[in-house]
Amino acid sequence: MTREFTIKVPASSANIGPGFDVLGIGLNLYLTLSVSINESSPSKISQQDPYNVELTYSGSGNENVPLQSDLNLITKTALYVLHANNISSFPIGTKINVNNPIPLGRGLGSSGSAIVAGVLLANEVGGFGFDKNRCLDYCLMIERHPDNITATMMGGFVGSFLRNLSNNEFQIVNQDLNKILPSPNTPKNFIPSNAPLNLGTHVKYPWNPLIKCIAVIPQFEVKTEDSRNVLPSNYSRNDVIFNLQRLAVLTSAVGDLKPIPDVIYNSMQDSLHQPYRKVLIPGLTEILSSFTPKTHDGLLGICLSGAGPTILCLATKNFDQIANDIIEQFKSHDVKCTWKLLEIADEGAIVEQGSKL
Ligand SMILES: Nc1ncnc2c1ncn2[C@@H]1O[C@H](COP(=O)(O)OP(=O)(O)OP(=O)(O)O)[C@@H](O)[C@H]1O
Ligand SMILES: N[C@@H](CCO)C(=O)O
Repeated sequence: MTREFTIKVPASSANIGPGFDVLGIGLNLYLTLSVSINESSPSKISQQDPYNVELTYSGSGNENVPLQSDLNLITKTALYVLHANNISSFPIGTKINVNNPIPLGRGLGSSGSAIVAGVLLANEVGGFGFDKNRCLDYCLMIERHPDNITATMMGGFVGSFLRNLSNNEFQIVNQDLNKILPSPNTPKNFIPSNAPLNLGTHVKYPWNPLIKCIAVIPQFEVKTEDSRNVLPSNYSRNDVIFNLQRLAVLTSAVGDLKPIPDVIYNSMQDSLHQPYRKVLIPGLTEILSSFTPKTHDGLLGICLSGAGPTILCLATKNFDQIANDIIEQFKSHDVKCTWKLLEIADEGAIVEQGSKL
């Protein structure tokens, strides 16, 4: 008998200006895993894989994404959850077809979506029955800021934080990822630390569905790690207050029945990450400051999406004009872009039993 299920996981945009490592929105661009398990007639490829998986992949970065289960982020994540719960491998004859339209390393949460998909995959094959909050604990063991993964898992517009950890929990959560995620050198009887309970807390804020998201996506990658390395380790009181004030207003302003462009635009300003990231993204400061509700009717706000380099605009109309003008501005810095009009994904990640049509 063949067991089949599908996992559908949205992309996300983190920060939304002032909410550095705090705010995220789920976006309707879906990483999809079509999984089938047939223990009685395993394919040759799954028999050769160290953990019984035949992995196929289409979509963004397909020439570089590894297909061996202890090298690929989705299956490595799933193996971590299986190993932490005393299951040493995927079932014999596991086939996973991944379709991924989320561009890699562009600030649309591709790694967060891969991690969420991996945890949900393990939850299904291991039959653990974890709820989404418990699944988030495992995600947080791998991606240690909660903004992308919470938005991806839960959907909607979310604010989140990690709870205070005891010393022991801190050591567990912050250990080297190589001690958690398997690699080709990992001994087969290895059992990594389990995730502490209730690591994250989140709320969903209201979002006016008239507000759409324009993602202008430069054709170059910025690795999140590199984009975090350019940030200072300390901030002035003024800069922190600047962001907190705007964050408080923004979380309510985008849910208003009649969004007020100036309020949203001004509350999407940031002084904690965007100013420092301009060294990695040609034209960033100029673009963020020259697109306003006055220059572009329908524009509500503009920010760097996640760690960049994608620019995220919130808007109610005039989408083509806004996107094309940003693309033109990037062009003057020799940066080519594509763009997508996206909507908020309210539902978050889902698992559907039965084969994908
Ligand atoms: N579907 C996937 N399958 C395998 N690996 C993936 C997948 N999606 C992302 N990755 C891995 O994650 C890396 C990108 O992660 P990174 O955190 O740098 O960017 P991002 O998640 O796209 O952006 P941000 O966190 O700013 O929104 C890729 O280079 C790849 O190694
Ligand atoms: N909050 C994170 C999101 C990217 O993963 C950052 O801006 O670095």
